[in-house]
Amino acid sequence: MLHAVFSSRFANSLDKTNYQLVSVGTPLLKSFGSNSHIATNTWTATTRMSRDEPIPSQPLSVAIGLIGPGLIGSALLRQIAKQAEKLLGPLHASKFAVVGLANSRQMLLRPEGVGLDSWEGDLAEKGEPLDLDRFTSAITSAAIAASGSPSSDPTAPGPACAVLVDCTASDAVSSAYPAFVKQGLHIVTPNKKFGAGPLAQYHELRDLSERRRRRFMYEATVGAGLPVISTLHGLLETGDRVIRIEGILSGTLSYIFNTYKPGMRFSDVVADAKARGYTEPDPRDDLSGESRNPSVYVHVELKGDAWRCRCRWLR
Ligand SMILES: NC(=O)C1=CN([C@@H]2O[C@H](COP(=O)(O)OP(=O)(O)OC[C@H]3O[C@@H](n4cnc5c(N)ncnc54)[C@H](OP(=O)(O)O)[C@@H]3O)[C@@H](O)[C@H]2O)C=CC1
Ligand SMILES: N[C@@H](CC=O)C(=O)O
Repeated sequence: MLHAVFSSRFANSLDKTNYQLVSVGTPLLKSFGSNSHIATNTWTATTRMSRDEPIPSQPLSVAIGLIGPGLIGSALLRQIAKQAEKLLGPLHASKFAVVGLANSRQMLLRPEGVGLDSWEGDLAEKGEPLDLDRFTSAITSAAIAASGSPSSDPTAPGPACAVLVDCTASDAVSSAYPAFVKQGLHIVTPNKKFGAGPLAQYHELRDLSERRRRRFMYEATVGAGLPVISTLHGLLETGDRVIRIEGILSGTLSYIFNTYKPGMRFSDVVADAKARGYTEPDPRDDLSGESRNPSVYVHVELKGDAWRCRCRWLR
């Protein structure tokens, strides 16, 4: 529940770019409770962004590189396969393709677009050893090449739009976000690791991405894909004062609280939550409650003021 002094949201976020950008929301909108299940919703953020952004003078060429085609990443790929065509119009894009895929060992680079119905076999059989620098350079090059842009600078305003989607839970990947932004990539991620790191690091990335006109989209790092951060941004941007936020912010804990009964083994309930796809890749991240646990933070910033709400951990 969000307690706030309410005033109507009269303005959307100010556009920090001078052309259309794309956000690929993480593919997860969960409903937690005794009948918990995962429902996927990839495109909410995308369509929201396309409404908010000015119409570009040239159609965009959107090239996506996805790292981490696990539970979340593969659901996102399924949704892209299903909906990419429909998005071309709303996004004012001539091309919308996943041009690179990588897991912890291998990468698959296809400037013309990865086969979204065959990526699993292709990555396993035709993948090359992972080289993150090559991977990210290939995404920006594919965006530029497909756009026919005269500029080879991926950060120059223009129709080339290179998006890095990080669907890992890896520090190694998230710590490279500043480098990715410098290479001209927008970043979209459900990975909580960067946002839960040092605040100064977050500020540096925010400033860098503003200077480079890139987006860092992290809505799905909080609230299991529910629009928590954008709602808070909207409230703060229009002068509201958030007094308190209440709720069980961890879906895993919510499931465990609803499921556990005397006589059950706690470890079985945790294993069940993992099997249902609710937990982090390492469920100890959900359970530990230590200060490094990313799930216990809500992180919002507005015009230089950063909020980090540390949630009270009930033991
Ligand atoms: N599960 C959920 O309900 C939700 C999860 N999230 C977040 O989504 C992210 C992914 O979670 P989930 O899909 O469940 O995790 P999975 O374990 O299913 O998938 C993780 C993927 O990341 C890859 N990976 C791991 N480390 C690296 C690395 N260093 N370099 C490249 N690839 C790597 C893995 O590759 P490999 O197979 O080779 O190990 C795998 O493809 C996490 O950050 C999580 O917090 C967000 C919202 C909900
Ligand atoms: N592990 C998280 C889900 C993903 O963010 C949770 O339990 O809330």
